[in-house]
Amino acid sequence: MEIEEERADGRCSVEEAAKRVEGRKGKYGEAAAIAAAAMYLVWENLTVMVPNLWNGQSRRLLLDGLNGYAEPGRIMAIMGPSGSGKSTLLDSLAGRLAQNAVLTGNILLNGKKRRLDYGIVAYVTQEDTMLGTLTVRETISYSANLRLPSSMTKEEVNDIVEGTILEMGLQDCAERIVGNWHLRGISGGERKRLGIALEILTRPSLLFLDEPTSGLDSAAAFFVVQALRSIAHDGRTVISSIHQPSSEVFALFDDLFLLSGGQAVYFGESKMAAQFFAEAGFPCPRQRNPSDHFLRCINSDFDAVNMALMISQRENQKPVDPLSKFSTAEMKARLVEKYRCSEQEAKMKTRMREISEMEGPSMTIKKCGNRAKWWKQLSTLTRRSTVNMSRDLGYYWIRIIVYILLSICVGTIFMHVGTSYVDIFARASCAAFVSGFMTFMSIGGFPSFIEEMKVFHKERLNGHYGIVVYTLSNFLSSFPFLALMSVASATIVFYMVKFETEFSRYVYICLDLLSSIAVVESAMMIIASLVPNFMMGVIIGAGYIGIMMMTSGYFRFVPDLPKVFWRYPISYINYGAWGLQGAYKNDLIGLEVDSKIGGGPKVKGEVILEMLLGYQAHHSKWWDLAAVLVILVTFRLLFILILKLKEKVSPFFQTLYAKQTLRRIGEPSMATRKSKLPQFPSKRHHQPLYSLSSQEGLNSPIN
Ligand SMILES: Nc1ncnc2c1ncn2[C@@H]1O[C@H](COP(=O)(O)OP(=O)(O)OP(=O)(O)O)[C@@H](O)[C@H]1O
Repeated sequence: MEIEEERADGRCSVEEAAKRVEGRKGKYGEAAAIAAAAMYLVWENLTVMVPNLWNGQSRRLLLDGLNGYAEPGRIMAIMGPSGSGKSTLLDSLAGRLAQNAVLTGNILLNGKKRRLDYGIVAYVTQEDTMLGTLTVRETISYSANLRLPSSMTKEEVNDIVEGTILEMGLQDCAERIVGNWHLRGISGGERKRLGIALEILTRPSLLFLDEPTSGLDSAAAFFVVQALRSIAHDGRTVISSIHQPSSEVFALFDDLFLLSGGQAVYFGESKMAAQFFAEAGFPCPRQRNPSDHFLRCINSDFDAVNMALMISQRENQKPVDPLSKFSTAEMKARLVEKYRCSEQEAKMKTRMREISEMEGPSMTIKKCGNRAKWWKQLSTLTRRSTVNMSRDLGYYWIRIIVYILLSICVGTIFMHVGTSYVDIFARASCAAFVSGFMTFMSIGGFPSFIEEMKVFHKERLNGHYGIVVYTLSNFLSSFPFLALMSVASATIVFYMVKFETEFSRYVYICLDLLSSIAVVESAMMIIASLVPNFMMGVIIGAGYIGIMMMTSGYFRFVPDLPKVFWRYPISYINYGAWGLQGAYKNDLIGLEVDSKIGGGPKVKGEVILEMLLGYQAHHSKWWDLAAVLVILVTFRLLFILILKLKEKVSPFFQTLYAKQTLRRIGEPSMATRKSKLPQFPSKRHHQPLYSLSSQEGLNSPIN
């Protein structure tokens, strides 16, 4: 607040204002820290288009040559009719544009090109993705522990959590669960406020919000925007798209970016917008909310409404709306033209140039995502995930119950299986069922896992924690549940079927089942990281497990598998083949079986293993178990690698795609960009974040 007051007289930089505040206070405290993390964002000639899928030669312009800037200490509203490109503008600025969109133009953060995802900015999206089983307070508290500096005491963290709950007006629902597809939780408005609370917890230097007030009543909307305004006035940069704000809410915004059909209609101080509209010939009627008036002038849907009204009205009825004598297209064209020659545009260009020329320590960029140590994040994430898994019935509990019931079925069907000649087949079938089909059920937890992955993606994009920490925490939190289901199943089967009753064999069955289930879980994680929705994941996962079962050695002995592909490499990278081999060895080695029906001389289990099941007993069952563990570790590493590659490589492919698209359909027409663009000084560090189409990477964050 002090910094903003200091800047109120003139437009000095946040750094200068902080120094003055510091000078008055005699210490370099919080004000200076805020100033050091100040974020100035400039976008120049920003154009986004999507090629037409069905006709490769045409394209659709979503944003058309936009210029603007955002600076610390101010809150900006991006307004426009539905579909005008508000979210696209925010996504472009935050580096989160969809894969099929092509971006050209420059985006500079503190005068430099910079990748804005993964922790540089905080972004509250329209979808609020959260773990439905946690309460509001738990959600905020876990998030605080994940991101606030490890040096903070528990009390300090609690104070921040409680302060944020109060700030977003969530105290009444703090103990209620968030809710998901099967648990009714807090209301949509409360979810929205919770989503904002999670991002403002750490007081990010650059905060984007996509329609934070949608679904809120007017008092809650005012409350939320007031909180955002005070965050901005503490020296942060806040940009928010907003739909139809009330006049009180609109008055809280310092700047306004008005969009229509992807074109800028107005950019400047929000309090000057009414004057701009009046000068363009569209004064705001006395009793009308200014923001409603602005949107009324540029929303082409009103043309259709007016037309319908004219048709339905009788001759003698005059339209009540004074603007109805103009078509929206006329009004928009006049406003766009007026803006291009306006004082506001001239001011904007001057300020853009000033910001681009600014230098000093305040222009260094600091990550806002997380400042907690990795081990604190690991323990917090593990605790959060464990709580979620234990409360979500569908994650593990239902599976554990089904595993137990199924084990009882297996136990009763193969009850007290003997060691006669025919029982060999029963023993083999029982082992194959346990290590094959029982692992198949791991697919059941896929929907819950997908929900958790969505939360991970959101938090990862905002830089809350790293991929390795997430993978480890998932393993640690799921381990007790996997162990419980494996031990319960193995115990029931082992003692009901009465395999050899040595304890070491029992331990082996437990470990074999546990490691096989853990491998399937890891495979499902990999599939979840590659496919966009859970239905596809379930289908691909079922296909994968089916192939693994087929080549595990029960339906066709491993030595009989066709050498090319199925034997090498599939059976070698198949956890089921190693698991089943280990299970057979565990059962048969040391066992003596009748050689024919009704008795006969005994045959050693090793002979049966070799002659009947096609396995050589030249390596121990523990090596088979080790092979399953190696596959498990490999899968977890592969999961990490895929996520890392997706983060690092996808911008490269997006650049390539953008280049090819532009080559095919050409650059967006310059005819629409009559305005003179500000000329940035040709300094080395004033490289664009996204370079112009004709040069290099489009929509490709550099660095
Ligand atoms: N990746 C994309 N591919 C194709 N079209 C897109 C893509 N992203 C956005 N659009 C289109 O661009 C237009 C602007 O979308 P955007 O979501 O930015 O609008 P908006 O102003 O935020 O709308 P609302 O207020 O309804 O959220 C829409 O017509 C949308 O269908």
